[in-house]
Amino acid sequence: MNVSLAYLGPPGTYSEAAALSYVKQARTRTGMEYLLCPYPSIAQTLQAVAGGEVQIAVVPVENSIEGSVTVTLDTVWQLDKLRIQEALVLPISHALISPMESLSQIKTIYSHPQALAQCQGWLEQFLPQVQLIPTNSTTEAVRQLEEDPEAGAIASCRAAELYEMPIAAYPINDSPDNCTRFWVVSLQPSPGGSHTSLAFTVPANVPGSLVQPLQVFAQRNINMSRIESRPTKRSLGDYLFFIDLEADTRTAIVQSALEELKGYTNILKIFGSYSIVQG
Ligand SMILES: O=C(O)C(=O)Cc1ccccc1
Repeated sequence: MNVSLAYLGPPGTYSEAAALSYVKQARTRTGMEYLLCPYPSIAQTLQAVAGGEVQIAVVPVENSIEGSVTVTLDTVWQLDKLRIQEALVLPISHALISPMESLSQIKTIYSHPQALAQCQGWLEQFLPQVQLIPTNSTTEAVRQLEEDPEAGAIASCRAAELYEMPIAAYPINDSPDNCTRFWVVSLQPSPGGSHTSLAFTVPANVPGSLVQPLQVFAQRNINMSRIESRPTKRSLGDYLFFIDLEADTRTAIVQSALEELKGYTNILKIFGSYSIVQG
């Protein structure tokens, strides 16, 4: 049987690299074959799973330099029914790809906003005058070079190879340990594992409204590995909170924490417990 898997395409993106890494280990584990399906945006990639077009999606969720991929958090919250099957951490090394002979001829740089941000320092140092243009994915940026040859794209070496474009500089990311965490999501219940992701809104903007939910975990000695606030988009100053716990929802202690948490939160969504795999 074939399992269809959505990712932010076209082929050559870091999301494709994450998807390929997931497929490699999943194939051995499940004995199934996987069909990779590129989508033009992260939101559409996630919607494809929610709508039943594909069974699995692999999406970036956090980068070690730039932080959260907010569209992923917002869409997972909004779609409600996606469950995390696994987190995959991938090292990311960016290349500057351009048909220009020298850096000084490059007028414009295209890339995904995450990639532009991860190379901010390098760009300021070596190309302070260029115009930066965001694209839907790093591969889309490479494709722009066909129409705009006086430009450069920030993307993977694999993208340069696939689209037969020369690499002008590599690596150009500001930190050599640049990593991105991806989530593998589907409509299946999550398998359980070392980490749990959830999000909630608090009932009112009053003193202590966030302290109480956090104390639920602290009192049980459950470590939080991440907290992120996002606007609810309803009114200014109204937030949802995304939390990662170093614990499994299947344990009695997390079950009791979640029961108590319900009393301090308005909307509470549990995205699942899963393991973190180094890709
Ligand atoms: O555009 C891509 O290649 C993506 O998959 C998004 C992204 C961009 C930069 C780092 C990690 C993921």
